[in-house]
Amino acid sequence: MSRSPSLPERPRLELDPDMTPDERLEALREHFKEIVQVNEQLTEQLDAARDRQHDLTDEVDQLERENETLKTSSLYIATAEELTDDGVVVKQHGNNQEVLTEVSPSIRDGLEAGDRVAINDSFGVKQILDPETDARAQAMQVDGSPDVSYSDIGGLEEQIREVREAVEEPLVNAEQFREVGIEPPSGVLLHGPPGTGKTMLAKAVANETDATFIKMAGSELVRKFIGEGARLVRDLFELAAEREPAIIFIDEIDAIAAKRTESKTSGDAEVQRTMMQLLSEMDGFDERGEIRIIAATNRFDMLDRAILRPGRFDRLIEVPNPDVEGRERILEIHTQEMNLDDDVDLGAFATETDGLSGAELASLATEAGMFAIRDGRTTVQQSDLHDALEKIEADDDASSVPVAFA
Ligand SMILES: Nc1ncnc2c1ncn2[C@@H]1O[C@H](COP(=O)(O)OP(=O)(O)OP(=O)(O)O)[C@@H](O)[C@H]1O
Repeated sequence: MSRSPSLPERPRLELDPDMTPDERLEALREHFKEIVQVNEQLTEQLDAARDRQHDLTDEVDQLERENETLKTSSLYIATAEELTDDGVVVKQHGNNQEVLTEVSPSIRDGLEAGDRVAINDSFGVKQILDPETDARAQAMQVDGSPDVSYSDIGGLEEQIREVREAVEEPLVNAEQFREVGIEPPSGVLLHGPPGTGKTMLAKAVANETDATFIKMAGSELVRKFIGEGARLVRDLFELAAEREPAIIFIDEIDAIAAKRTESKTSGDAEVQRTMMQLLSEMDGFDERGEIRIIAATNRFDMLDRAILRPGRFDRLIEVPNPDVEGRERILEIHTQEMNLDDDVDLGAFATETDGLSGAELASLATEAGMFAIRDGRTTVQQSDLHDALEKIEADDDASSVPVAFA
């Protein structure tokens, strides 16, 4: 802020008693001139002060208006991509729009490329968001002791055996692997249709090995945390190191590790950076101690083969929809707390549920319970299971109707 100019010195009139009347008159004239001059200076200063007061009042009005807008309007989330002499390049989350925008000096001082910021309708940067903690908490789901065990998983005996061998053994018997002189698999990739128990498998290993379960969804990295994917992947491995033993579970890995497409949009480059970070974290994995990575995908066909190279996701485990025995076991698991009528034959019913996933069988059991309640009963009958199956198949058909006709 500019300092106010100092006041002019007050003119002094010095009259000598020995002065002649003419000399006195001259001195008085001089004094009068000085007073007029000082008066002019003071008037100028007063005008300047009034102008300044005007400016300040305008500034206060503007700040009040800004404050009001800040309080009332929603702000959008963006990432500051680059600071330039003219302002800052921000990329809005959700639509990936990049703009060069101005930023007030007070915000600019604390801003660094890569920060998440809040922007208004005209892309003005209004706030810097606390980066790490905020995004970390949103992007990762951390569970110190997941409550899924192998016995909660139906029909995946072979897959459980493979996961135990590839993930659990190296964690609990690291010494044995060293003595034999072999490297355990770095990462395990579970692939198969949705709702078949891939997440359950990963949680069960974490439970069995008393490891922290840390989940990150590839699709969210790409949709919600634009510009931050690579950093979050680094954070993910850092967090795992802080919390080891740990199981890192990357769901929907196809979102960050899909085959390269022809288009070269900035979104692709961003996804590419995220994947490169993941690969480099995995390549430096040997020294990381008690951390294992499990990834899952429903779109195995889309994966970039680079992530399947030795030392990366080099153990592939297919998790298919359950066969008839698997479906019976899953139905048993999900009805074990339910009050089933003696007429219920889960084995016979399982033969009618070909093609259903574990998740669909789990919701079928709940639906059957709902039919019993609607009918005023406290026991579930075979007919409730049939009604539930019809409902689930009808829901399925409805959701596969093309959008334009739905
Ligand atoms: N094999 C199974 N045994 C028992 N329950 C199962 C099984 N598979 C799925 N479920 C039920 O479905 C729910 C969802 O399963 P889960 O999240 O493990 O599937 P997923 O394969 O990871 O699915 P997505 O690919 O959609 O992420 C589970 O919480 C469980 O209730």
